[in-house]
Amino acid sequence: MCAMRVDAKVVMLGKESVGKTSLVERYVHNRFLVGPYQNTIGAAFVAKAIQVGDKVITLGIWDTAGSERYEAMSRIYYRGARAAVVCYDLTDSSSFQRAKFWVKELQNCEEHCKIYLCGTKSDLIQGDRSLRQIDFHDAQDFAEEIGAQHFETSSKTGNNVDELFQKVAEDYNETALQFMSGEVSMLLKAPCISSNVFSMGDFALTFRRCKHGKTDGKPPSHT
Ligand SMILES: Nc1nc2c(ncn2[C@@H]2O[C@H](COP(=O)(O)OP(=O)(O)OP(=O)(O)O)[C@@H](O)[C@H]2O)c(=O)[nH]1
Repeated sequence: MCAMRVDAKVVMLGKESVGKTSLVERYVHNRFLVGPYQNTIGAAFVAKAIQVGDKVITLGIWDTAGSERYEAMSRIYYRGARAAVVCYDLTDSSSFQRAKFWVKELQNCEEHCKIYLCGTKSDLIQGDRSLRQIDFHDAQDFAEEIGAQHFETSSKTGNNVDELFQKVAEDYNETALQFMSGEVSMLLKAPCISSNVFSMGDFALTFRRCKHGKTDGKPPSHT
């Protein structure tokens, strides 16, 4: 069986339709899928190796369902995550409130998980500035308050997407180096340190969604 070692678990969180799957698609496959929007069911997993200096770091990315009906399930996926990309849609103020909800969750339950606040669909506001509902500085202030990095991205154009995940991998690498030098040895007690080794069988089991007309071969349980 083909096994893959994942260095850092990354979880995508945010309200439904903010563009989590599109971010992952852009990053992993460098594409933007058009067509009718289909919500994620459960979660999907994908791994990508990324060069950081002279090292290769493999990010294991969990793309969770944003629908509130899957909220309990999303909690399972952020457990042990080293990084969380908390997304909000720059054109939807309610999605920013939802992002704040996930930040609070992470702060309460996964204190060692680094947070990346991500405003999505920046191409839309580039075309029409009146569509912006979350001021850049408000989001930036919030990010600073919670000690998070802040990005505005577009999966449609690819703007800032690589930069976001590159930063995730670099930060992970830096923390790993600090481990080795003993600077953050107390983190060894954190549950997220456990080895993340996935087999191809796990891939098959964890792909439980139907998006953009693609399926894992199983019909979704509901729409
Ligand atoms: N213009 C534009 N549209 C986007 C962008 N990202 C996503 N979308 C659109 O927004 C809709 C939702 O995108 P998804 O990536 O499926 O959103 P999601 O957060 O994974 O949604 P859930 O699976 O329900 O949690 C789709 O119609 C996408 O085409 C973007 O950067 N620009």
